Amino acid sequence: MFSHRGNMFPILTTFEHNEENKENYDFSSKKSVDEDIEIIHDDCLIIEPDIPIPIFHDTNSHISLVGILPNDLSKQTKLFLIYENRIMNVHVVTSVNNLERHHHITISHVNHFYSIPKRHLYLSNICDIQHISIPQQYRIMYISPLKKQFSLGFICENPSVYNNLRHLVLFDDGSVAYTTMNDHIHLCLCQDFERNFRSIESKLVRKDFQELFFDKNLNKKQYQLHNYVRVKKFDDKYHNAQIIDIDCSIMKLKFYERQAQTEIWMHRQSSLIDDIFLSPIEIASPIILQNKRKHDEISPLIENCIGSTNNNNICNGTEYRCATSDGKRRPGRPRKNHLPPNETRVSLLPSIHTFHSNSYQLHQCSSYCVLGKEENFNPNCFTENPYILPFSCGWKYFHINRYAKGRFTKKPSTHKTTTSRSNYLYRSPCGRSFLTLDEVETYLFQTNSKLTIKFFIDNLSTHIESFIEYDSKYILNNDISQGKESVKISVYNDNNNNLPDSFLYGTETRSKLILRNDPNPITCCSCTDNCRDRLKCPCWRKTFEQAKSNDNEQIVSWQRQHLSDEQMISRFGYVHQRLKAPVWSGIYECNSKCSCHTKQCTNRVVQNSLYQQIQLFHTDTKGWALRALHDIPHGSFMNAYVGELITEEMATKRDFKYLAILDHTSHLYTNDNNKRKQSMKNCFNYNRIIDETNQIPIKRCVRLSTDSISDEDDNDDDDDSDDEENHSCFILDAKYYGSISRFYNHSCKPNIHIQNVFINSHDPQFPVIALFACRNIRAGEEICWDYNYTVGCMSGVRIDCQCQASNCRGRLL
Ligand SMILES: C[S@@+](CC[C@H](N)C(=O)[O-])C[C@H]1O[C@@H](n2cnc3c(N)ncnc32)[C@H](O)[C@@H]1O
Repeated sequence: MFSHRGNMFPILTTFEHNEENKENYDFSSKKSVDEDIEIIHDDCLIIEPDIPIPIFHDTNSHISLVGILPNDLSKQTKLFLIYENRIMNVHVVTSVNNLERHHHITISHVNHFYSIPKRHLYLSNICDIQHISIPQQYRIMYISPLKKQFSLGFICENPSVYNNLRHLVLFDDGSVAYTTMNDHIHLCLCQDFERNFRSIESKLVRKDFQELFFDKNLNKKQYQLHNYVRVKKFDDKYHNAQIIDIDCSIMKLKFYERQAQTEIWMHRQSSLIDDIFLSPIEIASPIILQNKRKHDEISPLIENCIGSTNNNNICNGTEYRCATSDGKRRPGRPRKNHLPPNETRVSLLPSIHTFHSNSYQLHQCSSYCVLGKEENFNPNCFTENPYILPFSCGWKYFHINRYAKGRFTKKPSTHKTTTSRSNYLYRSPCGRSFLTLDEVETYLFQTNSKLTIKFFIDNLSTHIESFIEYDSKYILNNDISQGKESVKISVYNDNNNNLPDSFLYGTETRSKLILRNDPNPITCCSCTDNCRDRLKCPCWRKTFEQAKSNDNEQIVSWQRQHLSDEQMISRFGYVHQRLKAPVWSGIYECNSKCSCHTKQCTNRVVQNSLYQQIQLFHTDTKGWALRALHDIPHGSFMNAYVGELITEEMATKRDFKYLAILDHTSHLYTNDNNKRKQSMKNCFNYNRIIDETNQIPIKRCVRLSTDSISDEDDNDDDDDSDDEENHSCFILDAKYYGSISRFYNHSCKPNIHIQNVFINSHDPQFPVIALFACRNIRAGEEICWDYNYTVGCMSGVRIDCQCQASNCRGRLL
């Protein structure tokens, strides 16, 4: 809007003339204080002092924008020289004409004469900031008369209604301030931003200013009061801070871990502020580390909690607690409460266990530790972000600063940690602290908790408090699943009032085709440890053995590193009920014949219902789509592709849109890894049905009959009743019957992947097609998989891909 080079925005100032000493200057004693070579520049905004003062009107603020910077300086004009962090009163030695052409000005100070670069010189007159607006990027000196301090900085915002008619100043130390009427602002004689910019010492601050001034696409970070952030506080190290005040574009941060608890105002879009964290971030207090050490020294699986009553060591930061849902909250929005330091948390067995928020008592952990807290937890109904559930059940979450103390100083903490020892810590309702999800899992087992490990996050990239806001007036249906899912899936349409075409909602695949016999024996187990000892569980072992015999790349590489079977199996496939990479040979879950716990078994993931909060929304270009309402961690299970089981022949007569092929055998028999991956993706590839030139082998191993099963909603055509004996593959059609999974769109850069899973049938022709997050998914992101259609395979059908991914292949079909 304004240019610091032009003359559209002049500044008013006046100059003192002192003719008395006019003859006293001795140029022979002139010294050059700064040997900077200044080149010709037109950076000074100069207006002849005698011309009428121009007045501009800012339409936003209605402030008069008036002022003059002189082009000439009279002899004896008083200036400020700022040098070596001191202000000196100086005088111009001789009158200066065409100031813009001068790079050095000769001044006198205590009867010495110096040639000073213009950028060190400031007008001694105060700008009338009540009536004028100083252009952005202008170099100024700011004096707070109250504090009797001066600082150098740049104007970052002009007065407007947005900022209550104030100037915002960015200081050379990276801090910021809005001016008040009492502040004194003095202008530099040189207004070349680049030149003044070089005086900023910290590289980080320089980079930050560049971005704030010139990067128009700055991310608008949504910080809120009391959020915790990490700040690169000018020494290239991170410091944790809490937002304690917000004022228009700036926020006040308190570096609470420091003894001095420094408070500083920073720009809300400063690149020095690294990221927003879980609220609250609490620095590992000595008590936590100390307890953890003792805990480890004794035994990692020790039954007793280690406690301490030394409350002096406790951080009294904001605590992250969630009350049970009141139904009014926006999806995924956590609540923050301040907990009085000694509030009693659990008092189930008052005589033995009395837990305080910040103190522990030695005790034997058992179901009593969690029972009272889990009273309201219903594992079949999720009304909010599932990663908040532990907090509703009395858990706490801390972020640990590994720089802080003792053993954690060895490894610098990183943002996206994948190591087992992470930068976070969960604390159980009874006060035990856990640094790894393995430990949490053990505790859940010990206490017979209703929670499962999938509700605990394992990386700091998942922001539990992220949520998307939407206007509820566009919700056309509160739950498209009509209560059949464990979550409510709302239907949002801000384009029109149309609802999706009707279909019968179901969460399990069904068919008129009946499996006569399944020649493949089903493995089952009788584990009593939630199948945590994987080598002992036949189901876990089957997944592992299948992968091994199919030369799974991961296993091959581990074998090269001489890992034992126990080591390999413990980190293969599901880890903490998440699957980070597909297992092409299939995953074998515990099933209805197993005697392990149906909800808490660690090898039951896909057979459990959808627990993520997602929403069906209408897009401009792709019809209906699904989006995440909260962050979803990498590896999390979404749901299975559900539909009506039909044969290939039947599928050729149906709408291809909702078809998915069950084709596990082909990729088992595909030797080449790339091909194997390809065929895995082909599960949704209609090309497999119509293009017989495809060489992927198909193994037929079951016979189907058309004996009908009861079907309350018979949408089938007549052809569906054919007895199919010579089919090669089976297909799921979700057009008339299916679950929410029918709405996942295609993306060339997907965020979910498919995985063949075997539960109650180990027949390779009938895998469950399960969908897992293949990376961290952000709240609000559309959830898509890669259909991997073969472009051009259907004559007369062309669909241009609208995924807008950077690597978009252009066409879907
Ligand atoms: C399984 S359905 C997905 C849900 C669908 N959008 C709806 O409204 O029912 C597959 C169809 O969605 C559309 N679709 C999915 N992904 C798309 C994309 N990336 N670009 C264009 N159309 C897409 C195509 O019409 C495709 O045949």
